[in-house]
Amino acid sequence: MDIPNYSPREIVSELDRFIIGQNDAKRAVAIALRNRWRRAQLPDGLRDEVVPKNILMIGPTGCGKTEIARRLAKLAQSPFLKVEATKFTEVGYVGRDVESIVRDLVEVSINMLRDLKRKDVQVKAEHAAEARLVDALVGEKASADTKSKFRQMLRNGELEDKEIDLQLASEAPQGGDMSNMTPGTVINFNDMMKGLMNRVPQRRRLTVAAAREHLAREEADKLLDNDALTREAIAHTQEHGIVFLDEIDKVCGRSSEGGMRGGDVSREGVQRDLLPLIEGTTVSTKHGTVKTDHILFIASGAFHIAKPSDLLPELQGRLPIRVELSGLSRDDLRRILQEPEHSLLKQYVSLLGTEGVTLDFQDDAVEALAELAADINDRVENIGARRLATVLERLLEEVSFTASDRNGEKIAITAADVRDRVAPLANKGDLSRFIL
Ligand SMILES: Nc1ncnc2c1ncn2[C@@H]1O[C@H](COP(=O)(O)OP(=O)(O)OP(=O)(O)O)[C@@H](O)[C@H]1O
Repeated sequence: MDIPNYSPREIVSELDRFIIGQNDAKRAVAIALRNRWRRAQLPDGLRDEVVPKNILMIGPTGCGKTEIARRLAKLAQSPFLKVEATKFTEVGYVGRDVESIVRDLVEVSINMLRDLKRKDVQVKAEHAAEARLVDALVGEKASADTKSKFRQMLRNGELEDKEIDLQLASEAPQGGDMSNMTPGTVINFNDMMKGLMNRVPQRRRLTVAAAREHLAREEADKLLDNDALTREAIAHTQEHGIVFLDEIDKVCGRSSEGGMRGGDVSREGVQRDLLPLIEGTTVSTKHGTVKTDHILFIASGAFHIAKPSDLLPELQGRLPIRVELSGLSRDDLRRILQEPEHSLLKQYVSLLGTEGVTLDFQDDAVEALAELAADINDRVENIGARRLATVLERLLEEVSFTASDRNGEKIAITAADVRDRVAPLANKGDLSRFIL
């Protein structure tokens, strides 16, 4: 798999397309990514010695921490997984230990590679899918003449809505992974059944249009060398995987609170479990073993109460790069509405554009929206840029509902609309908690 080798400066400028501000965090992840490329250039012996400098992101909720990590992963074509550290403190997660992080990351990597490789065999697969569609329409024993006639009709798109019966092979098995079973493991019966059922071929009735997609995917998978794909996916996970560990501050807390609390795994226990993964260990998965030494971990938390120094010392040492992200100001919120490549405002304009409605957000409306969002964040709870989504949804509820009947209209959204439709709600204390 070809991995792009951007310079740190280029990485930051790519991230700038989607994320407003937070320059320190952007620089830190850019360096981390470039270091992977640098490491790959080193001779064998030295290459093994260089461990990733994992990152600790400190900043309030909704200010772009996950978004930066996710965009970085996309840019680097890295398998990416976000997990909340707190989920390992919950009752019921006894069997799904922290090593499941690595197992899940491998699945992400396999799916990523499979999607990519399917494209290589697409033409062949579409051809085979077409042959199966013809067989499903006229029967395998039909004459070559009949088959050719139907093939032509298929290509002309004349049969798209016709329903056919098909025997579809199993989908890639999901769930039911028992490679992590240890004595005392709690088996999730539903997961197991789902895993088994997915392997059984199923007879289904589908339209030609839907069946074509299924069949092409199935035929592509037949053409892929699954063993090679799995090996490559594991190597890719080991060298390029990125794990985003959210809420790490919530598992701070030393042994004074240790032990099992009402069946919960102690918070320090979770840190101890995470440590080997971050330090480098070998995890067995149903696809083979995975070494975690060079997986990049980005831990993150608000650290309102706990401090990074409350983490286990060994864990602190493994998260040497610290970056602080700032809370979002009113002006940041305004820019987030307008500037990123797929900003919320652009999304709404495009969505309503499909109805033939031209939405025109006036500058004063954008200012008013940002001001209102910042105000609610101050007064109710600071949820960062996430506030923009709820406020906007409320503002555009009426337009969204009626847009289908307003083809051809141009609708201007003004500061007065923000004042009339959303601001009154924001002023009603309790109501704003539920609605905005
Ligand atoms: N600085 C920013 N620029 C652009 N969009 C942002 C920014 N901050 C947040 N957002 C948007 O807000 C949403 C939430 O952000 P994100 O998921 O990154 O939060 P977070 O900081 O990781 O918070 P948490 O720790 O609670 O998960 C995303 O849709 C993201 O695109």
